[in-house]
Formats: sequence, C-alpha cells, structure tokens
Amino acid sequence: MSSIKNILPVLRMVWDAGPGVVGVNLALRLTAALIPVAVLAVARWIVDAAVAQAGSEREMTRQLVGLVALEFGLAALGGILSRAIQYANVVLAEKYTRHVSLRLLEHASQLDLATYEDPSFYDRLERARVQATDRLVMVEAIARFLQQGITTMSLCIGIFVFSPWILLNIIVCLIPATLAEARFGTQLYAMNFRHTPKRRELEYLRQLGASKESAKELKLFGLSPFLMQRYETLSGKIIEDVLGLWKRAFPRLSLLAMLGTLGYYGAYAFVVYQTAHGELSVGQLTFLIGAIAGANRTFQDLFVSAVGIIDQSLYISDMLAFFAMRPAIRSGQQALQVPRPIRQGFEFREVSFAYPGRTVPVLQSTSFRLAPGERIALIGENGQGKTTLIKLMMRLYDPTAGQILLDGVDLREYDLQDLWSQIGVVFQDFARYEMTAADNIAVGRIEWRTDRERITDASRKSLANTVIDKLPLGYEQMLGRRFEGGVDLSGGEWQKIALGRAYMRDAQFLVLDEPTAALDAQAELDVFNRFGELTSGKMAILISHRFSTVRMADRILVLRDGRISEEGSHEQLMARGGGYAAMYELQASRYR
Ligand SMILES: Nc1ncnc2c1ncn2[C@@H]1O[C@H](COP(=O)(O)OP(=O)(O)OP(=O)(O)O)[C@@H](O)[C@H]1O
Repeated sequence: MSSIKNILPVLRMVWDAGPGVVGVNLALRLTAALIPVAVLAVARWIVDAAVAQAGSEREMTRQLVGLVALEFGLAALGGILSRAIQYANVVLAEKYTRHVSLRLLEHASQLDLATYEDPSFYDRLERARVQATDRLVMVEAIARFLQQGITTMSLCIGIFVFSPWILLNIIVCLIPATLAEARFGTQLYAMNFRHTPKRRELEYLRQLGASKESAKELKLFGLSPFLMQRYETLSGKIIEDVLGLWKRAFPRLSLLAMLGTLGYYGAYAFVVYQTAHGELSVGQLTFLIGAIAGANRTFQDLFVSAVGIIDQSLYISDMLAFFAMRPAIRSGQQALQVPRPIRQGFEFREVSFAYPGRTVPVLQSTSFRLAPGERIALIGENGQGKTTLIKLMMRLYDPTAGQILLDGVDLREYDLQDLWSQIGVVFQDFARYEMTAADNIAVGRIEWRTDRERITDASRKSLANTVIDKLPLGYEQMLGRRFEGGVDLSGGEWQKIALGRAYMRDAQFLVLDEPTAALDAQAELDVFNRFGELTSGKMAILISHRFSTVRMADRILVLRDGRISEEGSHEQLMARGGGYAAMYELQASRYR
C-alpha cells in the first residue's frame, strides 16, 4: 500500500502531458458514470406506467412515449460518451508517452557515465521504459476507478433507499475476493521484478540473434542453435514461474469469486420474494434487479481497478526511482567558465582512480602536465589505463584521489557543459549515427548543423570529404543500413567521418583515441600531415599503438602499471633504451 504515494507524482506527470485533454477526459467520464442509474430509474417508471396501462384498450400515453424516448436518448448518449472517452484516451496516451519519453531521454543524458556501467541501472531503465511505453495503464485505471466509483455509488444509493441489508450483503460477500486479488497483484509484481534481468537477457538474445552486426559471425560460427537454446531455457524458467503462480492462485480466486456471485443471487432472490408478496412494484423490481446486477459488477470492477492502481503504482515506483537518480558528476554552485584561451593547461597531481565497484586501481598517483599548444601521445599495452586517463580529463569520472587542474583550478570547479564544449574527441568506440553524412559531422557541434560551410570544412580537414564526395547523395546521403536508402561505410571511412566531428567542434583541447586505427597507410599519413597544422596552438592528446603515429607528438607518455613509466620525445625515449625503445624496436622489426 505504501506505493500508493506514487500516484500523485504520476497524476502530475499526466497533467503536465496534456491538461486540456485530461480535463475533457474527466468531464466525459463523470457524465458517463451517471448514465446507468439514470437508465434504470427511467426503466422503472416505464415498467410501472406500462403495468398500470396493461389490459386497457387505450393508446400509449404521451408520458410513456416520452419516457421511452428519454431512455433511448440516454442509451444513445452513453454510446457516444464511451466512444468519446476512447478517443480522449488515445490522445492522452500519445501525449503521455511523448512527455515521459522526452523526460526519460533528458534524464538519461544527465546521468553519470559510471551509471551506465551498472547492470542494475539497466534493469531500472528497462522498467522505466516499459512504464513510458505502456501507455497510461495506471492513469486509465485511475480514470476508470473514478467513473466506476460514481456509477457504483449512484447504484448503491438506489439500492440503499429500498433496503440497506441487500447492500450490506453484496459488499460483505465481495470483500474476500477483493483482498485475494490485491495479494495476487502484489505477488505478480514481485515476480515480474525478479524477472527483469532475465527479460533483459532475452531481449539481448533476440537482438543478437537477428542483427546486422552479429549476422556474419552467427552464420560462420553456427551460433544460432546455441542462442536459441539459451533463449528457450531462460524463457522456460519465466513461463514456469508465471504458470506456477497462476496455478497456486486459481482455486482460491475462483472460490472467492463464487462467494461474490452467491451474494448477488441472495439479494436477487430476496427482491423477487418481496415482489411476489406485493411489497415491491414490478417497476421497482426491474430497477432493483438492474441495480443489484450493476452494483455487483461495478463493485467487482471497482476493486479490480483499485488492485490495478496499487499494482501499477508498484511498477511506477521504478520509473520514479529512475527519475530520482541524481548524477554525482555535475557542475558546482558557482561553476566557472573555462578560460579562453587556456593559459597554463592541464595538470594531473597524484591522480589515482579505480572504477566504481572495483578495488584494483587503474591509475596510481599519476602526475603530468599538458601545456597549451602541446601534443602528447599516450602509449602503453592494452588495459593500462590510457582511455581511462582521458575520460578523467574530460570529467566523465572524478579521480578517487589527487586532483586534475585546468589553469590551476580543480576541474570540478568548472561548468561541465562549458568544459565539454571546449573538448573535441574521437573515441576508440565512436558512435556511428544512422543519419545523413552532414548530420554525422554536425553532431560534433550540433548548434552549427545548418552551417554547411563549417561541415564541409571539417570534413576536408579529416579527409571525410574523400568519402562523402563518392556517396550518391553526397552530404545528404543517409548512412548505415537501418533506414531506407542508407549506405554503409567501411571501418576506415566511418573513422574519417568521426574525425570530422572532432574538427567540427573547434575546441581548445583535442582528444584522439586510436584515431587512425582503421585507416590505410596513405590516409594515416595524410591525416597526420594535416594534424600538425590543425592542432597548432591547441592542446592535443592522442592514443595509439602505431609508432608511426606516436612519433609525431611533441612528447610521449608511457603508461605502465597505473603510472607514467617514461616520458620524453621520440628521440629522447629511443636514446634511453627503455620500455618505449623496446616496443618500438619490436614493431619496427616486423617491417624489416
Ligand atoms: N567502465 C569500466 N568499468 C570497469 N573497469 C573498466 C572500465 N573501463 C575500463 N576498465 C578497466 O580499466 C583498465 C584500463 O582500461 P582502459 O580502457 O583505460 O585501457 P587502455 O589502456 O585504453 O586499453 P586499450 O589499449 O586496450 O584501449 C582495464 O583493465 C579495463 O578492464
């Protein structure tokens, strides 16, 4: 029941999604709620009037004709109202889905990168996403509850006027079934909650089994049967759980539902008995039978809706929990703007870092400086922490110990958005946007999306123009295979496009993580011949395993066991004859 408190924030969200349509929906439902009792009341008058006239040879009185017409009018209005409610629901569902999805996207974008690496985050996100796309189940349940509540109330008043005992009898017989339904709803929720990781894995297997990225390997390695078997086992467990729960609950729920029906027929027999003894008119009998049947049904519906609301509010708690998540990495109260130009550059002061949930540090008391205009190459074996180091410089993570300074001020003091706006980056695992070629470059500085001159300029600098000029639709060509008319590119071609984004950014600090790994030898040379000019006056860090690339840097840092083990220009490091020289020799010897 404690989850009931979730209803208010959700109603707030629904209201924000479309106040107008919510108002219309409510007005329609309130009117529709009173139709059943009105229909029964008119039916009672009709029957009594018809019975009074029965046997006489007279024409139907005008009053009777009027009553029948009124009944017809009410029934017709009921039909129109229920259609209108459906229509209002569709509009509200669309608006609500859009509103929540946009909030979801906005909120997800503000969360820490570390959050994305936590599997429980994905479980929560998955549940929140289901809420966003489940289209208003909860809100519909509340609206229905209100409508049913008013209908039930009006019918109950009708019954109460004739006999409070009949009403009591119906209510008492329905309570056990209701409580049992509520308990069942909670058990169902708990089970679905437990299933989220499994369902996420099923979704992953479904995608893996039928995606462009994995199709080649699946065919060649003959992996489909393996994936299918895994899917079958996993979903088998879910089916088993679901069936087990239903099987256990079925006898209890059916028995208690029968008790409810018994209450209804007890009341039914009582009014028939009273009419037979002349204590009720035929019209009153008609009204009461209709009202008892109606109240019995709406009572049950009412409780089902109430259980639905409680049930949904449990699910909603996941969405609210997602929205309540706050990023740890954010701008301070009086955040500073990054100096333009940066005068002293970056300084790592005894920086240590371990990923959240890991005990082994990736960096340990690392110190170095990067001066304005300087280009540093970062090298080291796989997993030594090169990418981690640049993620710290971009404040995608904060150090576990030590400080990173920019112009002598801790990075945490700067406004995050402003800091990021000054960094141009090509990640090792850069994104391939299934959008046009122009947009793929423009994402580097999306505010300049319509500035074709800047886009072409950035693609010239990164050699992306050599790719784009060959595309049938040039800059307007849709890239990737997901959408109609899309053209896929080779790994190196995508890399040139990603490099274009970094130049589009026009930032003070450039970070290139394996920027030429997929480029052919000529393209790599061309890119780096330009790199010198394009980064002049800017700070740049580049990570590479290719020594041909690394040599171009002003200074080279060798990362080893979480520390900078060597530092200097190519010539200095070669002369030292340490680890760098050994690695260089190893690579060079393969070409001789
Ligand atoms: N998000 C993460 N969560 C936990 N551990 C991580 C994460 N990213 C990287 N690591 C670990 O941190 C270490 C350093 O990773 P990093 O990617 O910085 O290495 P790298 O030097 O860039 O390697 P490579 O040359 O293979 O790109 C590795 O042991 C890796 O397993």
